Amino acid sequence: MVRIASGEMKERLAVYFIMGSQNSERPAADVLKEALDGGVTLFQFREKGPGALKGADKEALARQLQRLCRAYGVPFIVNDDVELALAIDADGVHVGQDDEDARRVREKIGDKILGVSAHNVEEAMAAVEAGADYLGVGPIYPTSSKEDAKEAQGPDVLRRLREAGITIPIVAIGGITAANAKTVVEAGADGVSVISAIASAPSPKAAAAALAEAVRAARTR
Ligand SMILES: C=C1C=NC(C(F)(F)F)=NC1=N
Repeated sequence: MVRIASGEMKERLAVYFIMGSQNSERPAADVLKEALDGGVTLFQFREKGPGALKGADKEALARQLQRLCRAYGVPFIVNDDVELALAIDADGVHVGQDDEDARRVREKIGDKILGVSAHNVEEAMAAVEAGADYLGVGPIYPTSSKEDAKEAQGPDVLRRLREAGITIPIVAIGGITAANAKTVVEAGADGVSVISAIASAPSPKAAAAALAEAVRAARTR
């Protein structure tokens, strides 16, 4: 296996759905299936917050969602839990600034996809140095999906990274919807990542399709 090419990574970041059991009243598998039918291009299993599953229950749900993604040819990324990612042979991991050091994670996961959260140029450059394949940058807008989210930074943080010469694939995160997706792509993101815009939508399938269309339209500028 080799590291994912930058071009393919950018394509995969177009509509990056993130969820765990705590993000919907509905079974996660039902929501994910709708999201996959709607055209999400990458999935992250993020099992966090009060009531989050642990141990065998968490692994069982991860495997169930991984099987769904495999059926649709969509890579399956695990948030934070590197051991779980290795145990189920996930396609990659995403780590935050407070999680395990990205360099050590890269050593553990080999050529799997490594995503790192970054909030500014300094963190972005360090993540590139550590071997990240993409950056998650945000929160761009106020978010309801993360209890301890930092201050919303607006799309300008994306412009600042690109003006600093950061060329690594970047996905924007934080309060993103089909209405503001175009703005963040024009500011320099290769794609958008969402939790509630899809997981809390009346139709996750329609929400995913609307996001895919918004990103596609923004890219053709
Ligand atoms: C805190 C996070 C920030 N960014 C991302 C991603 F969108 F995947 F890059 N995922 C997270 N869990």
